[in-house]
Amino acid sequence: MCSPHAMFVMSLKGALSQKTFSRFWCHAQRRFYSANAIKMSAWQVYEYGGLDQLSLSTTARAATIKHPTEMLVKIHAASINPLDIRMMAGYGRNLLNVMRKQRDTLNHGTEFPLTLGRDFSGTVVEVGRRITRFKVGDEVWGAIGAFRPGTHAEYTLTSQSEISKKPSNLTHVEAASVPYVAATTWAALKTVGQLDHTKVHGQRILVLAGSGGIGTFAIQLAKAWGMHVTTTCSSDAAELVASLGADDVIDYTRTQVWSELQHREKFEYILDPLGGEVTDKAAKFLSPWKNSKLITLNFPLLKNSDEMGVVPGLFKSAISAGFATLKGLQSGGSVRWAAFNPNGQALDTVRRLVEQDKIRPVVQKVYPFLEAQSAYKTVNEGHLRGKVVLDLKPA
Ligand SMILES: NC(=O)C1=CN([C@@H]2O[C@H](COP(=O)(O)OP(=O)(O)OC[C@H]3O[C@@H](n4cnc5c(N)ncnc54)[C@H](OP(=O)(O)O)[C@@H]3O)[C@@H](O)[C@H]2O)C=CC1
Repeated sequence: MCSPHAMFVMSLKGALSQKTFSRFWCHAQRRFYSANAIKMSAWQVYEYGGLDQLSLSTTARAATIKHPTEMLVKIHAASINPLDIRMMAGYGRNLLNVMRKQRDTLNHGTEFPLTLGRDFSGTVVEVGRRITRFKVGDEVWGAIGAFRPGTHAEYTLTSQSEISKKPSNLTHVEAASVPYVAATTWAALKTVGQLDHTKVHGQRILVLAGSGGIGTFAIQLAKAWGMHVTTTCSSDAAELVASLGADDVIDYTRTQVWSELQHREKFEYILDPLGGEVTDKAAKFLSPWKNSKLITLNFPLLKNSDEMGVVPGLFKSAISAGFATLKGLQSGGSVRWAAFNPNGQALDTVRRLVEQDKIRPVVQKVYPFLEAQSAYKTVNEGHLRGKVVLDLKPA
């Protein structure tokens, strides 16, 4: 027996063409969901540009659960990443809009108002029917896909595959500093670099730019796996990276990194957040004959698709990947690209490492949520020592 609601939908479907019905139905659902959505504050941009585009909306609507595998989280803290500043200027818009369209996360056909922010720590407030691993009230941390509305807001929609339980020994502010850099480093070393952490004890890794968000996390992860870590940073960060476990610190402001490296043994792994000519120079220090890998985070796909359109951008990126592979082969290793990818399972492992005190959050500065503009400015100025975090706790 059909419910009156289902009968109404079926008769409407019969009366209208498939296309007209789909349009009507999407519109009706959106109206229904936005009318029922929680009102919240969110930092948003209404057009691409510089930091002055960022404004606080107190009447934004939290995205509502449309799929049974989604859940709604109340955010207590969120970090700011260099990616947020780039996305504010339009980075990745072409490809991300294709993804947003596919997943129906555009607001009435546009990405604006765009909420930035990818990671968070918070409490689950609502769960979809098919959520099995989390319940309302759970304290969680996570980093969400770039197609979703961001986390510099009071609520975010997420899924099981993007989050894990928050480490019990961290505050929300500390926890929020980890998920994005953790998921990116994991994508680089484990997914793309195929590093088997049970077999790398004593192997050598070079972490370039050890003082930033990625570097401070990657040094600790590699040390937790028993690797020998060499890193580069400027003078004032040397003490910090050594305290995180780096065995060998090269001050790039005082010495010539590439001549210094001539005096070291070569590396099984190189993590390169810097890209460009650094990648070419660093690749020469890969250990030959040992299946060694340089993984660069300077992923060209989004930039190419911004400049050329999605299909030519994909094509150009594939050609560049071929050249990178050749350069890697010349050095006796392999050069690969990696990018951030949400990964709740990786966060589960990282949570255990944090709870065992093998990884600690490195937070440079915490800003109250209402001071997000100053926080973005700090990230934009660079020279970060770990992460900048927004605290959403009421003042
Ligand atoms: N593809 C992807 O999905 C992702 C890519 N990335 C890439 O990784 C980069 C780093 O990210 P993140 O760590 O979060 O950024 P941060 O801004 O947190 O850190 C960058 C760090 O690099 C240091 N640095 C700058 N130049 C050099 C140099 N020549 N040698 C050594 N250290 C240097 C800076 O300090 P100082 O200037 O004082 O030396 C700073 O501490 C991003 O800019 C982005 O390009 C990051 C995340 C995801």
